[in-house]
Amino acid sequence: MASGAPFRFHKMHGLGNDFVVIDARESAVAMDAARARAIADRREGIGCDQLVLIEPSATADAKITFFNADGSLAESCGNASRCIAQLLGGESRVETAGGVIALIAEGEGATVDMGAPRFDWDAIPLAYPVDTAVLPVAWDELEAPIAVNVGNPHAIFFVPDTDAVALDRLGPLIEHDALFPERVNVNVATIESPQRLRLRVWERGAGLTRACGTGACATAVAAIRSGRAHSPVTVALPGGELVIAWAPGGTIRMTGPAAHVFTGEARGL
Ligand SMILES: N[C@H](CCC[C@H](N)C(=O)O)C(=O)O
Repeated sequence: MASGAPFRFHKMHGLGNDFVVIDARESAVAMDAARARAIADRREGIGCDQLVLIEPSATADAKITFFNADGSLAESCGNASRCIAQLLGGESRVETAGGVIALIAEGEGATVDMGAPRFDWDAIPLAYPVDTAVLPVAWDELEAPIAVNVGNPHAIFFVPDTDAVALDRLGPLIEHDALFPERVNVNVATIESPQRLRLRVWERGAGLTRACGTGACATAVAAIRSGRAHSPVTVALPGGELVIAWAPGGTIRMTGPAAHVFTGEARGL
């Protein structure tokens, strides 16, 4: 297992989607896939769905790098972005691999402007040209997904009952399908009313999580764009609720809680 110099960290979560956040703006912290995996390990590490590194930026208030529990890099992470908003306080802009996002700390949570969604097949990305509004593919009862990129790639399936879907079995099959050259986050949603939907997510690089902020954004956008819902949409995830606002041609605004559980120091990881 990779190990490096001791580091301070914040243990945080957004609706149970949990993070180890390392603020490396004052002094650099070496991080790579192997070390992120070791830190994220729930038996031999600290344990988290994603590891989040805050570093100095020449163009924004900070640069944020997201590592999934498997060590893979993610371009965006909605729940962690709200936690970063709390750490930075007030209003801030941060640079991510998925673009610059705007953070507003509010009470026990935050509102994040996640930028504009993208729908072109090569922006998701997909392996070949296809209409992303209805992909001609199926995995058992999950069929005809919608693909949206909200900084990171998402496939969205609308089903009669999201709780009835064997997402632990189908999620990894879809995540690793050749149709998605950079893998994909798998969202299974049930529309409850024009402004409320229920969502479960199999996350790329992390598996089933209690909540997925970018999944909530991508699913709300897909629901609005397909006429299944209208903005703002309350997204009910296993860990709690987020409110997503979006109008075609605009950027996505996500509002929800962010919890700072404790601050610690790790040695030997
Ligand atoms: N697994 C995602 C990154 C974390 C997304 C999720 N934790 C969120 O709150 O958006 C990916 O590889 O694109």
